[in-house]
Amino acid sequence: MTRAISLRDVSKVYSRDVVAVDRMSIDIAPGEFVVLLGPSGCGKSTVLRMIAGLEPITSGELFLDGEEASHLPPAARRLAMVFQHYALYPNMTSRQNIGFPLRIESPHEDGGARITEAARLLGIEELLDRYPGQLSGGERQRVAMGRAIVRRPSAFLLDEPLSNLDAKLRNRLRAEIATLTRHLGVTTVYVTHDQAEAMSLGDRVVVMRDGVIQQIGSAREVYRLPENVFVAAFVGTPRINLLRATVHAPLDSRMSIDFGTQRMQLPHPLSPDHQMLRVQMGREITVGLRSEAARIASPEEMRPTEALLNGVVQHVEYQGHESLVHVTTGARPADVDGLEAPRPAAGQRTRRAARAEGPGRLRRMLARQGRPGGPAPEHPPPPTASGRAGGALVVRAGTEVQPRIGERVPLLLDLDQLYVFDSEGHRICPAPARRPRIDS
Ligand SMILES: Nc1ncnc2c1ncn2[C@@H]1O[C@H](COP(=O)(O)OP(=O)(O)OP(=O)(O)O)[C@@H](O)[C@H]1O
Repeated sequence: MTRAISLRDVSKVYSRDVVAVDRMSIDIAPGEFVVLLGPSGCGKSTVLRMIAGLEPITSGELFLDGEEASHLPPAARRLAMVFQHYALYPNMTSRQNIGFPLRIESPHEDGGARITEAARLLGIEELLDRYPGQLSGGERQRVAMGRAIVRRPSAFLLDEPLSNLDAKLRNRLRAEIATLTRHLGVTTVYVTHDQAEAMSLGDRVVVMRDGVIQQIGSAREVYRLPENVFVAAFVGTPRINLLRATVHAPLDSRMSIDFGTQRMQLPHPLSPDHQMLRVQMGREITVGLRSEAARIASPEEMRPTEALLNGVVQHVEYQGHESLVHVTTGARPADVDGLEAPRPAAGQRTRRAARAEGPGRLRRMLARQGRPGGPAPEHPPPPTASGRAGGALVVRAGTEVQPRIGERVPLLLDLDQLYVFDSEGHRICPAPARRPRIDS
């Protein structure tokens, strides 16, 4: 039997007024796979532990299959939790480890058939007589999953189960977990701070920040229609380009978005979304543009839904099937509070290295490079910790485009894929009320 899990205004306050989860509400349908995604410390594990009954709820209610369950002890909830640190008993074989919960539940029953069934589902039948010390990390995590499956739980609660594994194994096990939980039809809540993992796994993704839900939606929805600048920045690789700008809307000429050093004219007649931007005149906005929404091409090739910016190639990341071209435009980058340290691009520096350098230095560097008032810089600055210099747009380019570092290039921006966020970070374009249809 699989179950529905509902949280109503659930909060968790730890000692010394640490609000780990702030009035969280969500309904998870039976058999659904939901991923809790957010930066370290945003409260994901706390939510999972409250569902499991390992952590008391400070206020609000938890329902399992519509029944208030906040008071139930963990065992009575029939939920199986799998942690990042798969705590297998070192002196027990895989068979004994998997069978352990059965021995606790019914000491006199022979759980052999159920152990074999769990091992078969996980493809670890040959490993049943080995000890944890004789298994690889991935195999140990499979045994840990076996221990969760064998109890035939009504839901799985998985807390970063793959984060100890190397990238290749993680990808493989990720696909296996998705297939397995679907096959078993069991409700699954999966915690991760890895946005790529979240996007590839869940029916729905719950993006959290500082204990508060930012958005709930399918992977496609949170990518295509982020409700705020935090979700836009947290979801997607490479990270969305975010630039500070203002709206320039004179009565006698065309509306444009002013990046300080360059203005981008909006096509006439204005789309309904762009008409809404007039209200923002005089206020700072944040423009968001994913790397696939801009292309390096001659202005003669410009389509009616495109607008032009000029830039200078500062860095090229060769990816084989495409390149990520970093183009400085002189625009100022927008900071987003609460994101983790910048995610390093492939082959670039680690979070630890970025932290060692300190946020102050990075910010000052970004501020210097984004100084308004001058043309696009002639001599491109070096890439920063986030893999891009201040204000540099990261643009995908096919193998036919081979830009040289220092080259001036025209950028054609697809206005249908342009996001605008107000000074509070809420998305105003595309307007929330006029959501484009999302094909599944
Ligand atoms: N037992 C505790 N006592 C006090 N504060 C706690 C306790 N457990 C967690 N916290 C705090 O609550 C907040 C949320 O922690 P939680 O572990 O739920 O976050 P998370 O999103 O799962 O982080 P991570 O991805 O790093 O595991 C953090 O600020 C954390 O320091």
